[in-house]
Amino acid sequence: MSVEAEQIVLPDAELLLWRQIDLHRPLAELRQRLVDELHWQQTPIRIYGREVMQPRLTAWYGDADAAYRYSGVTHEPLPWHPLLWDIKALVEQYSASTFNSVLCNYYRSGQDSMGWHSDNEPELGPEPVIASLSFGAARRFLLQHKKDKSLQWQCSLGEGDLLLMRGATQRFYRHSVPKTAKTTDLRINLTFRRIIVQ
Ligand SMILES: O=C(O)CCC(=O)C(=O)O
Ligand SMILES: [Fe+2]
Repeated sequence: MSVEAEQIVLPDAELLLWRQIDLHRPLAELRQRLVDELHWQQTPIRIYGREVMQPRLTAWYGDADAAYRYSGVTHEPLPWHPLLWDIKALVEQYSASTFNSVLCNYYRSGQDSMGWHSDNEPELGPEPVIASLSFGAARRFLLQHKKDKSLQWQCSLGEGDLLLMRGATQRFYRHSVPKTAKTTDLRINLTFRRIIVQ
């Protein structure tokens, strides 16, 4: 916990980035366990009324009352996996925030991706705090302002990197993880969130 966060200076956004955080175990071992032990599925989402498969695998874990609507589908969280519970506790220390759910993404290769979106569902409240932790292949993460498209930021997220998005970031910006021909290796990303329970 001694590493300093890099503060990304961007209008209408609040972003903090820690490189290679200390998770108390070798990152490669954690990555392998996440691959082997989480309940990965390829689920369809609804885009303009049509069902399409997501270009990655996902798994959703959290407190029993933290249900979540996302791209037209309600996700009932699986009960916390002990490994995710332990990682959550460490991520909470870095972020100085608490989370009650995590969306896990499994990019099987550079051909899997995440399209442009904001994590701005009503369940996340007006200023969502999202802590994104990466494992495996480094991938490019892009951020673009919704109104002024010239406001952009990008970084490479590698194994052990933790990106915290908070404040007005989701209101004003979209983000994505584009496909790439540069890697065929897998990547896991965990996005810890707080669902506001009614
Ligand atoms: O994989 C990433 O780095 C981003 C994941 C993401 O944006 C999300 O789960 O909402
Ligand atoms: Fe996101």
